[in-house]
Amino acid sequence: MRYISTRGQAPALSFEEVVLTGMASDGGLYVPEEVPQLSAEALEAMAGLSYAEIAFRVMKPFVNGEIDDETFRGIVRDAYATFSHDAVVPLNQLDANHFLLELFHGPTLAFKDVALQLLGRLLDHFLAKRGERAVIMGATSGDTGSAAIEGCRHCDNLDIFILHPHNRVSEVQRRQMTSVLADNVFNIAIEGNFDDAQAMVKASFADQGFLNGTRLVAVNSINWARIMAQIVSYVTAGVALGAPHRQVSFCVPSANFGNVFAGYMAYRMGLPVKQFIIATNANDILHRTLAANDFSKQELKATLAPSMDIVVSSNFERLLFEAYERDG
Ligand SMILES: N[C@@H](CCOP(=O)(O)O)C(=O)O
Repeated sequence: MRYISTRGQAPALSFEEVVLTGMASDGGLYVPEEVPQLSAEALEAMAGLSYAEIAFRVMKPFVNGEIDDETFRGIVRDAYATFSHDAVVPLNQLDANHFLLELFHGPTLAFKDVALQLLGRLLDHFLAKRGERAVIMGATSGDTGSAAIEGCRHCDNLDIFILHPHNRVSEVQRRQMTSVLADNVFNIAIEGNFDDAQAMVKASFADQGFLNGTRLVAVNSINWARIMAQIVSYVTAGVALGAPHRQVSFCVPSANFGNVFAGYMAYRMGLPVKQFIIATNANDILHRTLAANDFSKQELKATLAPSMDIVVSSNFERLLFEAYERDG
């Protein structure tokens, strides 16, 4: 399995290379060359398995043998042992046909822990193997930053720099990020909003001269491994609710479009999904795009949910790539 850019001008990468990068050199985002398939039998066989075992089975084709099975199982097991609930992402039944997928049992209580507890460990594994050290960069309106720092603070082979908009993250998440006493963790409060922070991270990828050759890696959902790990939650929920024999609809709050895109990938892999409902707040670029083809930038509105406050949803490019039959 190779990974290709949504813009068609960057070299195809292996899984290891795609984890150890961020944006493609042509400004695009990496996606797998083919979408691995989960057969009805494979989904049936997942009933009753632990989250870690389902995660191993769902992600194995993406890893493509680049980590041996025993080591990868261990990495996955360690990542999800940090969650306070045995089911990792339990379903809470609200009504006859209405369930809440609880994604808040990780160390920072943000759903980002699902992917970032794994990504930190994958990065450390590959960097140790190469004998390299890397700079990890991320932009956050609060949740990604806290979860990325928690996922990377114990890693021996990386330094992590998180940019957050000054005075525009929740107080809890500001403290989660800035009170970590680890020599490899650096918080930078910028003047501006999340999109300004994200633009700075993307600009750093476009011009890496200032790094003197040190590798730069992204922890935002522009990194494919973030999407890959989030696919697992959808498959786990779908199987618990009767897949492959029953279709499920998912309603997902979405800002950068990474989480719901992971759901779409689960669907493309074979999970029977009836519908995705995307929830936004006043920063509604996704609603405007899907309802009226309007992907224009509008002034960011600060709301009570800063994690949802975004001007442009980066991962929408991955969906466009699929919608246009993968024509980069
Ligand atoms: N709310 C997020 C937005 C960035 O999302 P990501 O999924 O691309 O990391 C944040 O923490 O800023």
